[in-house]
Amino acid sequence: MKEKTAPALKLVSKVIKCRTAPDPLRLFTAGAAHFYGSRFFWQDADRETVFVGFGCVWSCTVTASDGFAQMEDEWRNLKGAGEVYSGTGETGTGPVLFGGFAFDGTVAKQKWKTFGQGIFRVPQILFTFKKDAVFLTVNGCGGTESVQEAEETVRSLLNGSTAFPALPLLKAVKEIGSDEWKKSVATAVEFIREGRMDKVVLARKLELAFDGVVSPDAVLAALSVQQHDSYLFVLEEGSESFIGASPERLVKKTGRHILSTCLAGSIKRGRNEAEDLELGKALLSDQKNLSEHGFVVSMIRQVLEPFCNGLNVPDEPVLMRMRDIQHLYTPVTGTVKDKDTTLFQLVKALHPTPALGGIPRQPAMEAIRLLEKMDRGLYGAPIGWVDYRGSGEFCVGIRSGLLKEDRASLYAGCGVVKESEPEEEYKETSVKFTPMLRALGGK
Ligand SMILES: C=C(O[C@@H]1C=C(C(=O)O)C=C[C@H]1O)C(=O)O
Ligand SMILES: [Mg+2]
Repeated sequence: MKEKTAPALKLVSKVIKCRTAPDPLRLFTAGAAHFYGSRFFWQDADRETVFVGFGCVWSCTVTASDGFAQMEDEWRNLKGAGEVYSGTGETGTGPVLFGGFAFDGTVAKQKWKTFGQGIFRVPQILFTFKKDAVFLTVNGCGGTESVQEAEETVRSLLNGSTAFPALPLLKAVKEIGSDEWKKSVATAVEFIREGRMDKVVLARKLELAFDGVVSPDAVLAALSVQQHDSYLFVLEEGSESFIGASPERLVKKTGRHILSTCLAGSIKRGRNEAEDLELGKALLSDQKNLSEHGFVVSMIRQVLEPFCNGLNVPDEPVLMRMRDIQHLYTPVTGTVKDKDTTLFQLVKALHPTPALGGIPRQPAMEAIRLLEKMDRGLYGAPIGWVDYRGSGEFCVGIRSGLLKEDRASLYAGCGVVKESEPEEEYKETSVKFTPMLRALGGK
């Protein structure tokens, strides 16, 4: 962890409104020539903000036991030393911090060592796509000259090659310990019946092998076509990328206004409209799924209530229909009482919700460590951004995977409650693998 004294860095940031709007996906690919290994991509489910970020003028690897507080401090220090000398005031422009926390900051990292307990960076170049305008931010840590240099890079980048690298052939999909996983679900049900917890989310993993390097570009392009209404994210770090298409918001903050999402309870999509409606109707009245969902709603309400005035939590969930799956969904809105409440404070309080951890939180986390026998890394963790004024958004990094050269590891989990049946939970996780599997050529 860096010293808490003011950094010697002086962050300068220049923002301009672009005259033309490049295509975000092509831009991401064009950036590989200069910035392969340090790109990021973000698109929120409502497409209000799309980011393509390149390079890094400042980065932070989460190392403290309280990674949220560490990021809060480091970001405050950096902003304190910075100056935005040409801004438009638009949310998501100027210095923006992008990254993610590990799901469980107490687990030693092996497979996920590149991402550690989390990584965040301020890019050198950031394109921000809003509904009706595109902005370019150029950041520098060495005064105005560093900004001018970066502007040169942008010019060559906009003229660069934009051909998506082809997806290599998927050679093998290996399931990791599926029988053992089903036994773990049965054990978790016993734990719940013994009264140790009410709900715990157990995840499993697929290992994929390809006949060449899997670039995030090809996968992102596929996800963007296949998974509408999802958060799309790529966090590239050297030759590894964490990528996904998540339906789940953790929390969004715009000024004092906050939005959160309770998402839990699942059923597959139907093969035709009638079957689809039937399945959706069944989900809305299924006690097991309503209880999975209810635990998330009551926890999010309890966590956000002390922070907010006028927290609005609807009494009944509605359906959220994604391409491969339908979920129970309760949107939550509110206004923070204290203008100094930060997005990192909200993320810290919320993560993990019982949609990914369980309830009560501590025994559920212990059960996950005991039963899962894998490191979730950034899977299921808060992934997102915050701008220098404090607005930003974090999604929950599900329907996701880690790409590493010619391999990919995919993750999917499910909420285990007292009524859970291992075989049904296994099938539910299989459905949740579908978005990433399809994008990787496996469906
Ligand atoms: C854990 C995942 O999804 C979560 C679990 C759900 C469930 O069990 O019904 C539904 C949505 C998510 O909150 C995942 O996709 O990996
Ligand atoms: Mg479920």
